[in-house]
Amino acid sequence: MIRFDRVVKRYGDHVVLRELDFTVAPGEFVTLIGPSGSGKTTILRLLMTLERIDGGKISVDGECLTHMTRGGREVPADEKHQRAVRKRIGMVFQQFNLFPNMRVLQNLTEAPIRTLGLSKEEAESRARELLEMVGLSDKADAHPTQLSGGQQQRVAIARALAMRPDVLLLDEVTSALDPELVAGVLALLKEIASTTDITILCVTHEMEFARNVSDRVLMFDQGQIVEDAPPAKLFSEPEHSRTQEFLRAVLERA
Ligand SMILES: Nc1ncnc2c1ncn2[C@@H]1O[C@H](COP(=O)(O)OP(=O)(O)OP(=O)(O)O)[C@@H](O)[C@H]1O
Repeated sequence: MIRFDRVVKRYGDHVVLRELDFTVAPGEFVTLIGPSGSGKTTILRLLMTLERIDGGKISVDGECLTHMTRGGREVPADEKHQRAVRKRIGMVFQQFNLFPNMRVLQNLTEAPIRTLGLSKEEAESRARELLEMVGLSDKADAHPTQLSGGQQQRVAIARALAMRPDVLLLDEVTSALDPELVAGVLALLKEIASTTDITILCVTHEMEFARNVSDRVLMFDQGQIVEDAPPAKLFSEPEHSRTQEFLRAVLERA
């Protein structure tokens, strides 16, 4: 479960998010769509604590990510508190971000050993299961540079799952892939969405994917949600003029 409660984010005078409220229920798959610069990636970066908020609160599974209690008072969360809550969250990036000098298996075991305290055997056994799930059992000993972009992205997805996250963030995960590799990665994400109870928040420009997989789609414009609806409704009968314009522009580009 993710909860944004009147969240404000500014860069200088530029207000990127204005008192933004939304929740993602446990196990729900929610997709964020909207024009470039509307604040979608900022939302994911706030959840990863890569940025600090300027107002409001964010919580994950009932634990406040942005604040903590000290001496009976609520104060901004420190690094340690943020790290503890952030442990529940995994993220897959556009550019894979694998460790280039580690083999595939080690990419999947490093963080579980270091931050979850798993033994090497436990971490490797889990990593091999995940590699099988993403169809890359035979690549455990390869280096990331020996893999295609699609394979690297599947490793990155497996690496995020190796941390057993409650929440998974997907940031335009197919944008850097050659077109012929996109379908395989999207099929994998669809499988994860239907076979696990992970809460997923996804930013994508793949409208067909958003329509097929999401439970809900949030249309963003200028840091605010202008429409929040199930995909069948939002894509077929968008109510807001900004959603209608955005979808028309996307269709024209396709
Ligand atoms: N580090 C930064 N410093 C200043 N402005 C920033 C910074 N990061 C983002 N912004 C601005 O915040 C706004 C929202 O950016 P964000 O990346 O969240 O948009 P987005 O909806 O994800 O766009 P896209 O679809 O192009 O990825 C943009 O106007 C952007 O220029």
